[in-house]
Amino acid sequence: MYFQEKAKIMDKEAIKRALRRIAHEIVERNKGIGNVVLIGIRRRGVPLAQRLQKILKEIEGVEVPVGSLDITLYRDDLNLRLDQPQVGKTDINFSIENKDVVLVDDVLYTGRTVRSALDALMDIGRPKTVQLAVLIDRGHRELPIRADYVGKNVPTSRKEQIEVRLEEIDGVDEVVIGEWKED
Ligand SMILES: O=P(O)(O)OC[C@H]1O[C@H](OP(=O)(O)OP(=O)(O)O)[C@H](O)[C@@H]1O
Ligand SMILES: O=c1cc[nH]c(=O)[nH]1
Repeated sequence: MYFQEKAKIMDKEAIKRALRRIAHEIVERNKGIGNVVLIGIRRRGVPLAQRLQKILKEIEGVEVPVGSLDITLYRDDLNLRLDQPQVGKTDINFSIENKDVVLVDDVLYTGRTVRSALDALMDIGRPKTVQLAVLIDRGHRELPIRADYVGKNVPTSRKEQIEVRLEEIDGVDEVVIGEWKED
């Protein structure tokens, strides 16, 4: 199997602009960020949450808490995954009680990851609200879940795959659309 890239749909500047807009929307929706905390989902949601924290600090002068959530074991399609479940690190060293929690992920697809993240969150505490920010919404939801903040809506077919690449993990900032092909 190999990944055949079809198009670059966001470059470094586009990602930056999208995050900047989302940060402004978070401020507006919550009438400030005094009660906001950010929680990145697993791998690529975490650097995205950290970038949002930095932009929010620039525009509001306040540093909101950032945590990370690893929900691999909560996925309801766990037994369908070929790879072994990975128990990653959940790192939330602040209270989410009565907070406006903004969950951050790179791609929203079926919605199953977010459902699992909500489960994991509810085990930790009772937030006032939970909002969802994603860089890419590619459609094909299988659950009644929607994002509050979207970097870019990308119509896709189920065969396609969106790859979000971030400097902190992949050494480059870009979003590409492609397809997995047989060798
Ligand atoms: O809405 P869903 O259908 O749950 O898909 C979205 C999730 O899928 C991706 O993770 P993936 O499971 O591919 O793991 P990875 O990011 O570690 O590759 C992505 O990072 C989202 O977390
Ligand atoms: O296209 C997709 C679907 C799920 N997760 C991704 O990262 N990309």
